[in-house]
Amino acid sequence: MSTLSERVLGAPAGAYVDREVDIAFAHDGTGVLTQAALREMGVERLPHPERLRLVFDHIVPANTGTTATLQAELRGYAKGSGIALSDAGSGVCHQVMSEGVVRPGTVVVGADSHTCTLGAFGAFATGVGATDMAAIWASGATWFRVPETIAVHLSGRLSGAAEPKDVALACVARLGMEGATYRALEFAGEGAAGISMDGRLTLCNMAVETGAKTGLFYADAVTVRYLASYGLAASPQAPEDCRCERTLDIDLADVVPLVAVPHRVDTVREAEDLAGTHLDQVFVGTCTNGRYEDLARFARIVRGRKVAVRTLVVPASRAVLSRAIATGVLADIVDAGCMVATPGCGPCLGAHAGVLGEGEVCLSTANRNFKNRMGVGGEIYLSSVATAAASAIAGEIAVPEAV
Ligand SMILES: CC(C)[C@H](C(=O)O)[C@@H](O)C(=O)O
Ligand code: SF4
Repeated sequence: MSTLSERVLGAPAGAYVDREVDIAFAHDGTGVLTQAALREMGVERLPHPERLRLVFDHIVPANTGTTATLQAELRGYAKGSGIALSDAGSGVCHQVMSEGVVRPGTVVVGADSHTCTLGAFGAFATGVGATDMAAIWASGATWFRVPETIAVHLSGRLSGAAEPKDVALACVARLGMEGATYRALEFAGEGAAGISMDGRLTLCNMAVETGAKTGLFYADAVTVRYLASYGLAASPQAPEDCRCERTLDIDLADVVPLVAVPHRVDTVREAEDLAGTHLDQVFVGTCTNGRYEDLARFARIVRGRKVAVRTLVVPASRAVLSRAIATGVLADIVDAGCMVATPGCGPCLGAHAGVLGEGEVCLSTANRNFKNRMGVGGEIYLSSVATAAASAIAGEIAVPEAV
């Protein structure tokens, strides 16, 4: 009887373990800091460059000369030390890592808080700071305190217009933003089987918004099929009766379109209660909801219509963008009057491309709506893709129709 975290880390909850890491990645933001820390530590040679990755995603293409210079230096560092680099335009690091890199049962660290996304594969995946990342790059290993687990028991099936993002928002609302601090959220139950890989990535992505170290799904037939599409073999992980601290029951059939209102992710209301709220911008993308399924769902709703508010769509990766081009999804999005930008984080962090002005209101499919995040004085509401699409068409927050 063990939790999935205990199984992957090989020790009971509460224990401290030293573990080799299978994958350790950073992005253009934290990579610069990791590189600086390594320089300060006097580390010249990295023992396991084959385990390391750099993904340029936060400010791509570079927005200023300073950013461009820092990125050029980091690019040179990657080349010189043998680290694989996914350069600007490849996509958000978590999405890139989900496209045939991360496998079940592995230990994954990323210098970004949303590394928990990759627990969707049944890996132990968590975010670390840039200085910790430098130590990991220098040694190939790190220590963990094995987290206690909160089980999120999913039953039933999603219905109406509800989608995995609404489940994630329901989960954050129920647990609160500090409710699962240093815990792992283990998503299981018969309802889990009906959630696609893209949906699982969305759910695990938002685990950190409850304070959790990570979110995990057991690898099953869905995981095996998904990884096979990247030529990777994987075996299912049989769920055990987990020794969990507590269980949160969610009947998927009860989930309705939800919206997190400014400026906390756990202040969640039904979309219906917010219908008519003024919007200046709609943003669809990020490591939460910029995957192919998301773009396809958005396109289905806006096809043949015109958006009534400035709407920005940012595919989470180049692979997502290519597929959206090949299937006509992108044409539907462009024809509806949306802007499309380079795969990456887009305006999620308020650094470039879609920053909000003072008092402007954005409905976003991202994971955080903290004050000033997308621009000083801007307000962020968080929703599913379907709610974002219905709202883009209406020009104000609107409830999506059942699909
Ligand atoms: C810039 C980066 C360190 C940060 C994170 O770790 O999450 C960012 O990706 C975010 O979403 O706020
Ligand atoms: S898309 Fe947003 S939440 Fe995700 S890694 Fe980038 S900035 Fe962070």
